[in-house]
Amino acid sequence: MPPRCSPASALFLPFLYPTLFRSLPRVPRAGLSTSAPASTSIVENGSDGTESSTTSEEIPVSRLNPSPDDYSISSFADKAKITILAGGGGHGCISFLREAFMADGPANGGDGGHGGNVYIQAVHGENSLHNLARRPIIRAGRGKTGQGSNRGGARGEDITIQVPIGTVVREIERIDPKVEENILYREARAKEREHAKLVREAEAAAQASEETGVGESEALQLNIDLPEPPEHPNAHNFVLYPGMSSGERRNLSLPRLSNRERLFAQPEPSIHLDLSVASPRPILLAAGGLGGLGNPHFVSKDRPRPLFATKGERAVRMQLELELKLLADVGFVGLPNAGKSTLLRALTRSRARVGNWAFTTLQPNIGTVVLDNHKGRPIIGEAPEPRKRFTIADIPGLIEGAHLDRGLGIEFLRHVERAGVLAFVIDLSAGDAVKALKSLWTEVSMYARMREDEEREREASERIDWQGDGTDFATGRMMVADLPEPATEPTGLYIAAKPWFVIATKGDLPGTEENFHKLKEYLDAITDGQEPHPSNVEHAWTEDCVVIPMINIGNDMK
Ligand SMILES: Nc1nc2c(ncn2[C@@H]2O[C@H](COP(=O)(O)OP(=O)(O)OP(=O)(O)O)[C@@H](O)[C@H]2O)c(=O)[nH]1
Ligand SMILES: [Mg+2]
Repeated sequence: MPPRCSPASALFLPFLYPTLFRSLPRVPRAGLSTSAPASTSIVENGSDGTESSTTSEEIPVSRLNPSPDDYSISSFADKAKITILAGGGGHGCISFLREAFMADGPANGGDGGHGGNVYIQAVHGENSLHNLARRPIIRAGRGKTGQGSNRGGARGEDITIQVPIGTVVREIERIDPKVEENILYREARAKEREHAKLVREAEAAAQASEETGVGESEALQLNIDLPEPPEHPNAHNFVLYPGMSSGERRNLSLPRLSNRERLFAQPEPSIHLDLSVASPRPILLAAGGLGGLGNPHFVSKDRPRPLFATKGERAVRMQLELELKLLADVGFVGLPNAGKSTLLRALTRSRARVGNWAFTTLQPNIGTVVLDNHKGRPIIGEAPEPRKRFTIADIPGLIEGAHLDRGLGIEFLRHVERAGVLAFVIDLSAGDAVKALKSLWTEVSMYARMREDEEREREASERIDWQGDGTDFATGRMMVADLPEPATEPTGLYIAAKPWFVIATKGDLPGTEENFHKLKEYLDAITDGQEPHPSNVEHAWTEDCVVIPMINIGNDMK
């Protein structure tokens, strides 16, 4: 019988199930060769003479030169589109006191509970949006219906969406039933006024004919032409007593509903939040609907037993776009296989994956450099207090043409877009370092320009409005509010103006010295103003462009 697993799939088993192989003895791995990673078959053939000849040149496995399965990986998503639904209000109750010897007890229906609100909060400890990306609809609890004996319905449960710090929240669409209702109410009121005018005219004509005895036929005609009275403008907001007789239904006069005070005002459209610091308290995104009123609210001298209550408000629905831009102090930018993750592992306790092939890193990694671990510090510190730690972001490698979606594209640059300093990691053994630096800067400035364009388009689309009341889209006209023409074309200066430096890796490999000197000369020329900024953006940062050489980080960093 043929084996169920081909040898090729056995080769990938350590990648797919690293935990199964962790207990096996570690096999020294060729640090700089492109040979296959340690596999089970090599472990079994350890006594083979051919193996021992290759291992003599191999760099021993260490924290900085880990075996391919020694890495930590977590689910990560930096974008999510979610729909949030606030809770609808519970209906008011129609109820009357029932007691012995009291035939017609007073109204005692409770109010409906208010719907739950939806909040958002940026918190420490969250570092991905993958949970939200998997749960596209988030709804708060609905308010409970009121009960008899004046018992109010319970309030709907609030919901708080916890997101990582650095999340940008944008509202894409909002459906607010209250706005729709207001439009319908205005229409119904206009019809009502029209009808009242016709009635007044008919009455006046009838009176005139009574007085003068002429024009009787006209009055009669007006009475005949009188249309059916329009429906009460708030009719759809009421719940009627189910046991109502047809007579009661005919004589029912519903009151006008006044505007009620809200405890939580609906946030103004459109929401745009940049949660770049931890939110001390949750921020309201959508307020729940108000609960309906019970029948005791409508008791009056003329209406001692109201056979109606009001419905709870329907809930607002919003579509939001969340984008996570990791906030690190230093952002590593480099071509694939330049040694970014190795450097991150060397400087921090990150367990980013390292491998001698392109695109080892598929999602951003963040590491923290601890400058002061609170040991041996005087109790009373000197002001201003020195920085205790800073963070570094390592992103997947960029290749030339990444802005055209080559390789993994340039989308990952959003995670270094807000870094205070950019560190360009350049492999000295992989050809002309100056050319590599220039092409990296080209990609970064293309990304910055794209972002500026996007931002401008978004701003313009927010200023588009509809003429008319929004009910008739056929006659409505799209209007664009006066948008000041952009002063200049997008420049990408917001990234190019950041301080930056270069880290030149693999300086231990032969033939890299000359490349390093050329790179250093080029950077000195930029600092002296003899060469333009590598991105060719005017007024970009060129104050002190330095290059830091790194020698053999993979084994023993110098
Ligand atoms: N000789 C030598 N090798 C190095 C040095 N730094 C890194 N390496 C090796 O270079 C290879 C690539 O390192 P990575 O850290 O995975 O590179 P990366 O830039 O993160 O690559 P991507 O994730 O694909 O973008 C690994 O085999 C490292 O051991 C160095 O200073 N000297
Ligand atoms: Mg990497």
